[in-house]
Amino acid sequence: MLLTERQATESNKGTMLVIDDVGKIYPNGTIAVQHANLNVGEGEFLCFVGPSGCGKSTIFNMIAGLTEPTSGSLSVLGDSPKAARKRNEIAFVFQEHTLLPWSKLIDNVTMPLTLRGVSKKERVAEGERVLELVGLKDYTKVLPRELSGGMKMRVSIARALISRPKLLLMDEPFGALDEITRQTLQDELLNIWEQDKKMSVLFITHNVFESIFLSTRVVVMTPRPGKISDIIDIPSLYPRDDEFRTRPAFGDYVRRVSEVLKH
Ligand SMILES: Nc1ncnc2c1ncn2[C@@H]1O[C@H](COP(=O)(O)OP(=O)(O)OP(=O)(O)O)[C@@H](O)[C@H]1O
Repeated sequence: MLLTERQATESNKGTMLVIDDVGKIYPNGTIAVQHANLNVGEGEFLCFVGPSGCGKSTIFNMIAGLTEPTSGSLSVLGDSPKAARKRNEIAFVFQEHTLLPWSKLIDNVTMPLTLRGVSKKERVAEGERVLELVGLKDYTKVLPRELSGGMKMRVSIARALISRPKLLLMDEPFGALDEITRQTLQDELLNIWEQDKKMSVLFITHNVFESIFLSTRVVVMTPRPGKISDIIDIPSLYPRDDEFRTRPAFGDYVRRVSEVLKH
């Protein structure tokens, strides 16, 4: 199999995440995840697809150290997920933007730094940096209610990036957006990811097209009990643009992922 330019230069990079035979049974007896195994390198972009209830969010919560596995183990950069989160190496973006409605954008995106007691000068500089990254540098003093859904999502991404995370977890971030806004944000997210050669992104989506457009690998999950049924390489070059969506190879990937999803 051909390596992409990006993947070829990644081969000397370290391991970001190891999921080793992980299972999760909730106290009510629900088997949410069973025998999950996955290694993620620095700088990878993985999309997770699978039907509702197959355990995608449960896996993310374990990676973020928000809930413990009931069997197996996980490590982030060689340490426990909890320790990595405490060092601000892991950041989360959800579908709901969770912005503070009464705070200006600069205050919203710098909130994680405020909570850590970072000086105002540094907060403002970092806030301006991340708002520029998501194309909102002229909106520092605006309130969230003045923004469209797509702009609110950009602010959420900016807030996640402010701590310069090494692992960015995104749980269906674009699920509520219209198709055009969604594609624009996909392009912008890839741009941001390509600027930081070491940040790994894990992204949950129900949209097979989105998973293929974005990722270096697609992780396909099956429900009851939640299992990783296949991991499919998407060895196409970055940067990816609209032309990629119309290539025959793109259609082939869609067919492969869809077939695995059906079984
Ligand atoms: N705290 C909990 N207690 C008990 N069962 C839970 C809990 N959280 C999730 N579950 C169950 O575990 C299974 C996996 O849920 P999870 O939210 O991880 O799936 P998902 O793939 O992220 O679903 P969706 O795509 O709908 O967000 C489901 O059957 C769900 O009902």
